[in-house]
Amino acid sequence: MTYHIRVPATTANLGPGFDALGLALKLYNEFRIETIESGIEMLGCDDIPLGENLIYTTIQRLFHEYHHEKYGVRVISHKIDIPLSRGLGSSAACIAAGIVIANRAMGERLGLEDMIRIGTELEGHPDNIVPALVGGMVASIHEGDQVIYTRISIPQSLCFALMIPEFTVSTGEARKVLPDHYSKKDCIFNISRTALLVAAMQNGELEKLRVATGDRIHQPYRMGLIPGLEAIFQKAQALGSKTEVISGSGSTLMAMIERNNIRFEDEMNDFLSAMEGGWYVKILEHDQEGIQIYE
Ligand SMILES: Nc1ncnc2c1ncn2[C@@H]1O[C@H](COP(=O)(O)OP(=O)(O)O)[C@@H](O)[C@H]1O
Ligand SMILES: N[C@@H](CCOP(=O)(O)O)C(=O)O
Repeated sequence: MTYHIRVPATTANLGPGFDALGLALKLYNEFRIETIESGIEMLGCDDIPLGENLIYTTIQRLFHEYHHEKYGVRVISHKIDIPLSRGLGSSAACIAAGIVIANRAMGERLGLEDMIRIGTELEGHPDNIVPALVGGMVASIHEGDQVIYTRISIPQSLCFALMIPEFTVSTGEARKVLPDHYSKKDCIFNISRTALLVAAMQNGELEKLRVATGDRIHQPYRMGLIPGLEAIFQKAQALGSKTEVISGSGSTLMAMIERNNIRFEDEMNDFLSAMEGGWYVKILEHDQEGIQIYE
Protein backbone atom coordinates (compact mmCIF):
# COMPACT_ATOMS: atom_id res chain seq x y z
CA MET A 1 0.00 0.00 0.00
CA THR A 2 1.26 3.49 -0.88
CA TYR A 3 -0.14 6.86 0.10
CA HIS A 4 0.96 10.48 0.67
CA ILE A 5 0.80 12.89 3.58
CA ARG A 6 0.93 16.68 3.48
CA VAL A 7 1.41 18.56 6.74
CA PRO A 8 1.41 22.35 7.20
CA ALA A 9 3.84 24.67 8.94
CA THR A 10 2.44 26.47 11.97
CA THR A 11 3.16 29.75 13.70
CA ALA A 12 2.63 29.72 17.45
CA ASN A 13 1.97 32.33 20.16
CA LEU A 14 0.96 35.21 17.80
CA GLY A 15 2.40 37.56 20.40
CA PRO A 16 0.68 37.18 23.78
CA GLY A 17 -0.82 33.67 23.40
CA PHE A 18 2.27 31.80 24.60
CA ASP A 19 1.75 28.01 24.36
CA ALA A 20 -1.94 28.64 23.64
CA LEU A 21 -2.51 30.18 20.18
CA GLY A 22 -1.28 28.92 16.83
CA LEU A 23 -2.22 28.90 13.19
CA ALA A 24 -1.48 26.70 10.20
CA LEU A 25 0.16 28.19 7.10
CA LYS A 26 0.16 27.18 3.43
CA LEU A 27 3.72 25.91 3.58
CA TYR A 28 4.06 22.14 3.62
CA ASN A 29 6.17 19.04 4.11
CA GLU A 30 5.11 16.10 1.99
CA PHE A 31 5.85 12.42 2.50
CA ARG A 32 5.23 9.26 0.52
CA ILE A 33 4.52 6.20 2.66
CA GLU A 34 4.97 2.58 1.59
CA THR A 35 4.08 -0.52 3.54
CA ILE A 36 7.01 -2.89 4.09
CA GLU A 37 7.34 -6.22 5.86
CA SER A 38 8.63 -4.86 9.14
CA GLY A 39 10.49 -1.99 10.79
CA ILE A 40 10.72 1.73 9.94
CA GLU A 41 12.77 2.98 7.00
CA MET A 42 13.43 6.68 6.39
CA LEU A 43 14.50 7.90 2.95
CA GLY A 44 15.32 11.40 1.70
CA CYS A 45 16.34 12.98 4.98
CA ASP A 46 19.91 11.72 5.48
CA ASP A 47 21.06 14.98 7.07
CA ILE A 48 18.96 14.31 10.20
CA PRO A 49 20.31 11.49 12.42
CA LEU A 50 17.64 8.82 13.06
CA GLY A 51 17.59 9.55 16.79
CA GLU A 52 16.70 13.20 16.08
CA ASN A 53 14.31 12.44 13.24
CA LEU A 54 10.98 13.21 14.85
CA ILE A 55 8.96 11.25 12.31
CA TYR A 56 11.04 8.17 13.02
CA THR A 57 11.04 8.55 16.81
CA THR A 58 7.29 9.24 16.87
CA ILE A 59 6.43 6.15 14.78
CA GLN A 60 8.86 4.04 16.80
CA ARG A 61 7.32 5.17 20.06
CA LEU A 62 3.75 4.49 18.96
CA PHE A 63 4.59 1.07 17.47
CA HIS A 64 6.27 0.17 20.77
CA GLU A 65 3.49 1.58 22.97
CA TYR A 66 0.74 -0.20 21.03
CA HIS A 67 2.80 -3.41 20.50
CA HIS A 68 2.50 -3.07 16.75
CA GLU A 69 4.59 -5.70 14.93
CA LYS A 70 2.41 -6.75 11.99
CA TYR A 71 4.20 -4.81 9.25
CA GLY A 72 6.39 -1.74 8.87
CA VAL A 73 6.60 1.54 6.96
CA ARG A 74 9.00 3.24 4.57
CA VAL A 75 8.72 7.04 4.81
CA ILE A 76 10.08 9.01 1.88
CA SER A 77 10.50 12.76 2.51
CA HIS A 78 9.87 14.12 -0.96
CA LYS A 79 9.16 17.80 -0.27
CA ILE A 80 10.53 19.47 2.84
CA ASP A 81 9.52 23.14 2.65
CA ILE A 82 9.27 23.83 6.39
CA PRO A 83 12.71 25.03 7.48
CA LEU A 84 14.14 23.49 10.67
CA SER A 85 14.31 25.42 13.94
CA ARG A 86 12.99 28.72 12.54
CA GLY A 87 9.79 28.95 14.59
CA LEU A 88 7.57 27.47 11.89
CA GLY A 89 6.63 24.28 13.67
CA SER A 90 8.88 21.82 11.82
CA SER A 91 8.96 19.60 14.92
CA ALA A 92 5.16 19.62 15.30
CA ALA A 93 4.74 18.87 11.58
CA CYS A 94 6.98 15.80 11.93
CA ILE A 95 5.29 14.60 15.11
CA ALA A 96 1.87 15.04 13.46
CA ALA A 97 3.05 13.13 10.38
CA GLY A 98 4.59 10.38 12.55
CA ILE A 99 1.35 9.92 14.50
CA VAL A 100 -0.80 9.75 11.38
CA ILE A 101 1.60 7.29 9.69
CA ALA A 102 1.78 5.04 12.76
CA ASN A 103 -1.97 5.20 13.23
CA ARG A 104 -2.66 4.13 9.67
CA ALA A 105 -0.23 1.21 10.00
CA MET A 106 -1.96 0.19 13.25
CA GLY A 107 -5.39 0.08 11.57
CA GLU A 108 -6.64 3.57 12.58
CA ARG A 109 -7.02 2.66 16.24
CA LEU A 110 -6.50 6.30 17.36
CA GLY A 111 -9.15 8.97 16.89
CA LEU A 112 -8.35 12.66 16.28
CA GLU A 113 -8.59 13.52 19.99
CA ASP A 114 -6.07 10.73 20.84
CA MET A 115 -3.71 12.00 18.14
CA ILE A 116 -3.95 15.56 19.47
CA ARG A 117 -3.27 14.39 23.03
CA ILE A 118 -0.29 12.22 22.03
CA GLY A 119 1.12 14.99 19.81
CA THR A 120 0.83 17.51 22.62
CA GLU A 121 2.55 15.15 25.05
CA LEU A 122 5.41 14.59 22.59
CA GLU A 123 5.79 18.28 21.65
CA GLY A 124 5.26 19.58 25.21
CA HIS A 125 2.75 22.28 24.24
CA PRO A 126 -0.38 22.21 22.04
CA ASP A 127 -0.09 25.48 20.09
CA ASN A 128 1.69 24.05 17.01
CA ILE A 129 0.50 20.45 17.01
CA VAL A 130 -3.24 21.23 17.12
CA PRO A 131 -3.30 23.54 14.06
CA ALA A 132 -0.87 21.17 12.27
CA LEU A 133 -3.50 18.43 12.70
CA VAL A 134 -6.73 20.39 12.26
CA GLY A 135 -5.74 23.56 10.34
CA GLY A 136 -6.81 27.18 10.86
CA MET A 137 -6.16 29.36 13.88
CA VAL A 138 -6.68 27.52 17.13
CA ALA A 139 -6.72 28.24 20.88
CA SER A 140 -5.72 25.14 22.86
CA ILE A 141 -5.17 24.15 26.45
CA HIS A 142 -3.65 21.01 27.92
CA GLU A 143 -5.44 19.97 31.07
CA GLY A 144 -4.78 16.64 32.77
CA ASP A 145 -4.69 14.14 29.94
CA GLN A 146 -6.99 16.17 27.72
CA VAL A 147 -6.39 18.83 25.11
CA ILE A 148 -9.33 21.19 24.64
CA TYR A 149 -9.26 23.44 21.61
CA THR A 150 -11.43 25.72 19.55
CA ARG A 151 -11.09 27.32 16.10
CA ILE A 152 -10.83 31.09 15.70
CA SER A 153 -11.81 32.69 12.41
CA ILE A 154 -9.23 34.77 10.56
CA PRO A 155 -10.27 37.87 8.58
CA GLN A 156 -10.39 37.20 4.83
CA SER A 157 -8.28 40.28 4.13
CA LEU A 158 -5.36 39.15 6.32
CA CYS A 159 -2.27 37.25 5.22
CA PHE A 160 1.09 36.58 6.83
CA ALA A 161 4.55 37.80 5.86
CA LEU A 162 7.27 35.52 7.20
CA MET A 163 10.75 36.99 7.38
CA ILE A 164 12.96 33.91 7.57
CA PRO A 165 16.69 34.06 8.32
CA GLU A 166 19.44 31.58 7.58
CA PHE A 167 20.26 31.17 11.27
CA THR A 168 18.29 28.87 13.55
CA VAL A 169 16.97 29.16 17.10
CA SER A 170 16.24 25.86 18.80
CA THR A 171 12.90 25.89 20.61
CA GLY A 172 14.48 24.13 23.60
CA GLU A 173 17.12 26.86 23.95
CA ALA A 174 14.56 29.63 23.46
CA ARG A 175 12.44 28.18 26.28
CA LYS A 176 15.42 28.15 28.62
CA VAL A 177 15.82 31.95 28.42
CA LEU A 178 12.32 32.49 29.87
CA PRO A 179 11.88 33.23 33.58
CA ASP A 180 10.16 30.78 35.95
CA HIS A 181 7.94 33.45 37.48
CA TYR A 182 6.10 36.54 36.20
CA SER A 183 4.63 39.51 38.03
CA LYS A 184 0.86 39.86 38.38
CA LYS A 185 1.12 42.98 36.18
CA ASP A 186 2.78 41.04 33.34
CA CYS A 187 0.25 38.21 33.59
CA ILE A 188 -2.64 40.65 33.38
CA PHE A 189 -0.91 42.39 30.45
CA ASN A 190 -0.82 39.14 28.46
CA ILE A 191 -4.21 37.76 29.49
CA SER A 192 -5.98 40.96 28.44
CA ARG A 193 -4.16 41.11 25.11
CA THR A 194 -4.75 37.43 24.30
CA ALA A 195 -8.47 37.94 24.86
CA LEU A 196 -8.45 41.11 22.74
CA LEU A 197 -6.48 39.38 19.97
CA VAL A 198 -8.93 36.48 19.69
CA ALA A 199 -11.91 38.84 19.60
CA ALA A 200 -10.23 41.23 17.14
CA MET A 201 -9.48 38.31 14.79
CA GLN A 202 -13.03 37.00 14.99
CA ASN A 203 -14.47 40.47 14.40
CA GLY A 204 -12.03 41.44 11.63
CA GLU A 205 -10.77 44.48 13.58
CA LEU A 206 -7.32 44.73 12.02
CA GLU A 207 -6.59 48.13 13.59
CA LYS A 208 -6.62 46.49 17.04
CA LEU A 209 -4.04 43.82 16.16
CA ARG A 210 -1.02 45.95 17.09
CA VAL A 211 -2.09 46.61 20.66
CA ALA A 212 -3.58 43.10 20.93
CA THR A 213 -0.27 41.39 20.11
CA GLY A 214 1.64 43.07 22.95
CA ASP A 215 3.50 40.52 25.05
CA ARG A 216 5.56 40.41 28.22
CA ILE A 217 5.85 36.64 28.62
CA HIS A 218 8.30 35.51 25.94
CA GLN A 219 9.24 38.03 23.24
CA PRO A 220 11.15 40.48 25.45
CA TYR A 221 13.40 37.60 26.55
CA ARG A 222 13.91 36.17 23.07
CA MET A 223 14.61 39.34 21.10
CA GLY A 224 18.32 39.05 21.88
CA LEU A 225 18.44 35.68 20.08
CA ILE A 226 17.35 37.32 16.80
CA PRO A 227 19.78 39.99 15.54
CA GLY A 228 17.99 42.40 13.18
CA LEU A 229 14.56 42.00 14.81
CA GLU A 230 14.00 45.66 15.66
CA ALA A 231 15.02 46.95 12.23
CA ILE A 232 12.78 44.40 10.49
CA PHE A 233 9.81 45.17 12.73
CA GLN A 234 10.24 48.90 12.02
CA LYS A 235 10.48 48.32 8.28
CA ALA A 236 7.39 46.09 8.32
CA GLN A 237 5.43 48.76 10.15
CA ALA A 238 6.60 51.42 7.69
CA LEU A 239 5.34 49.15 4.88
CA GLY A 240 1.86 49.08 6.40
CA SER A 241 1.95 45.87 8.43
CA LYS A 242 -0.84 45.67 11.01
CA THR A 243 1.50 44.16 13.61
CA GLU A 244 4.72 42.16 13.95
CA VAL A 245 5.58 39.19 16.22
CA ILE A 246 8.21 36.51 16.65
CA SER A 247 6.91 33.35 14.94
CA GLY A 248 6.90 30.62 17.60
CA SER A 249 10.22 30.77 19.39
CA GLY A 250 11.98 32.36 16.37
CA SER A 251 14.13 32.84 14.44
CA THR A 252 11.42 33.72 11.89
CA LEU A 253 9.59 37.04 12.33
CA MET A 254 6.00 37.47 11.20
CA ALA A 255 4.10 40.54 10.07
CA MET A 256 0.32 40.42 9.67
CA ILE A 257 -0.48 42.31 6.48
CA GLU A 258 -3.48 43.01 4.31
CA ARG A 259 -3.79 40.88 1.22
CA ASN A 260 -3.91 44.01 -0.94
CA ASN A 261 -0.53 45.27 0.40
CA ILE A 262 1.20 44.52 -2.89
CA ARG A 263 4.39 46.49 -2.25
CA PHE A 264 5.29 44.65 0.98
CA GLU A 265 7.03 41.62 -0.52
CA ASP A 266 9.38 43.39 -2.94
CA GLU A 267 10.24 46.26 -0.64
CA MET A 268 10.84 43.96 2.33
CA ASN A 269 13.02 41.66 0.19
CA ASP A 270 15.13 44.65 -0.94
CA PHE A 271 15.51 45.71 2.69
CA LEU A 272 16.40 42.18 3.87
CA SER A 273 18.97 41.65 1.14
CA ALA A 274 21.00 44.54 2.57
CA MET A 275 21.03 42.91 6.02
CA GLU A 276 23.24 40.23 7.51
CA GLY A 277 21.60 36.93 8.40
CA GLY A 278 20.48 35.60 5.01
CA TRP A 279 16.89 36.83 5.46
CA TYR A 280 14.14 36.43 2.88
CA VAL A 281 10.37 36.98 2.95
CA LYS A 282 7.53 34.60 2.15
CA ILE A 283 3.93 35.80 1.98
CA LEU A 284 1.57 33.04 3.06
CA GLU A 285 -2.11 32.50 3.62
CA HIS A 286 -3.43 30.40 6.45
CA ASP A 287 -4.13 26.72 5.82
CA GLN A 288 -7.64 25.60 6.76
CA GLU A 289 -7.26 21.85 6.35
CA GLY A 290 -4.43 20.67 8.59
CA ILE A 291 -2.71 17.37 7.85
CA GLN A 292 -4.02 15.61 4.75
CA ILE A 293 -3.71 12.04 3.57
CA TYR A 294 -4.10 11.32 -0.12
CA GLU A 295 -3.60 8.18 -2.18
N1 LIG B 1 11.83 17.15 8.06
C1 LIG B 1 12.18 16.67 9.25
N2 LIG B 1 12.38 15.34 9.41
C2 LIG B 1 12.71 14.85 10.63
N3 LIG B 1 12.87 15.58 11.76
C3 LIG B 1 12.71 16.90 11.65
C4 LIG B 1 12.35 17.52 10.40
N4 LIG B 1 12.20 18.84 10.60
C5 LIG B 1 12.49 19.05 11.91
N5 LIG B 1 12.77 17.90 12.56
C6 LIG B 1 13.17 17.75 13.96
O1 LIG B 1 12.71 18.89 14.67
C7 LIG B 1 13.82 19.61 15.25
C8 LIG B 1 13.54 21.10 15.21
O2 LIG B 1 12.65 21.38 16.26
P1 LIG B 1 12.54 22.83 16.92
O3 LIG B 1 13.87 23.30 17.39
O4 LIG B 1 11.41 22.75 17.90
O5 LIG B 1 12.20 23.75 15.69
P2 LIG B 1 10.83 24.26 15.05
O6 LIG B 1 10.70 25.65 15.58
O7 LIG B 1 11.08 24.25 13.57
O8 LIG B 1 9.73 23.34 15.48
C9 LIG B 1 15.00 19.20 14.38
O9 LIG B 1 16.22 19.35 15.08
C10 LIG B 1 14.70 17.72 14.10
O10 LIG B 1 15.00 16.95 15.24
N1 LIG C 1 4.91 28.14 22.39
C1 LIG C 1 6.15 27.60 21.90
C2 LIG C 1 6.09 27.54 20.40
C3 LIG C 1 7.33 27.01 19.76
O1 LIG C 1 7.15 27.02 18.34
P1 LIG C 1 8.33 26.61 17.35
O2 LIG C 1 7.74 26.68 15.98
O3 LIG C 1 9.42 27.60 17.58
O4 LIG C 1 8.73 25.21 17.74
C4 LIG C 1 7.30 28.51 22.35
O5 LIG C 1 7.18 29.71 22.13
O6 LIG C 1 8.27 28.00 22.93
